[in-house]
Amino acid sequence: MIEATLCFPLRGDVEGDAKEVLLIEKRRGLGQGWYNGPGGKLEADETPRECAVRETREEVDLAVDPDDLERAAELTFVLDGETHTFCHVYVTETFEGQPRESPEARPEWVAIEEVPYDRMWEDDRLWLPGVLEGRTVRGEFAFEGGRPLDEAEFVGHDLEWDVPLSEEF
Ligand SMILES: CNc1ncnc2c1ncn2[C@@H]1O[C@H](COP(=O)(O)OP(=O)(O)OP(=O)(O)O)[C@@H](O)[C@H]1O
Repeated sequence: MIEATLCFPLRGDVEGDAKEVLLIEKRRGLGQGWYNGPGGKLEADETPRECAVRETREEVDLAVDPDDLERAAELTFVLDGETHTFCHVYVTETFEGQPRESPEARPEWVAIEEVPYDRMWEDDRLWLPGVLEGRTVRGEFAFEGGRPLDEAEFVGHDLEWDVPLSEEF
């Protein structure tokens, strides 16, 4: 099983500014060509928070503080009945620097009403809108049809909203 993270930096929402989220257009690997948040797989001896900080730095050159990351979701992606990936999702309203393009990702600030769900993983439209409104969610998403996951068919899901997420991460 893969353990992975996603980190969604947020800005705006003051004095009438639209609230925006930093998305990336993924340029290679799983989900290539689709929008997502910065994130990726945990490396050895790394905590999920450390992973989210490292991936956000590597992919878009934004500095986020591990202590400022707010836990937003725990997502389990099941492929053909077996857990493929467990993903820790964080949001943060504090960060330093300007997002910069990298070989892995092209960053883009997007108003939360304009998130391009038609260009994202199919499950994102089910959980990301609530997360961007500040809710927490635990979700399980089932895919079928063999690897790679981004070519499998999305067949079902189960969501629990406003749950306390595990304190460990
Ligand atoms: C199935 N529905 C899904 N919905 C939303 N997000 C999903 C996802 N499935 C995987 N993800 C995320 O996608 C990233 C993969 O990225 P990542 O591990 O970097 O993959 P990639 O193949 O590029 O790996 P390397 O660059 O070789 O490490 C990682 O954040 C992971 O949480």
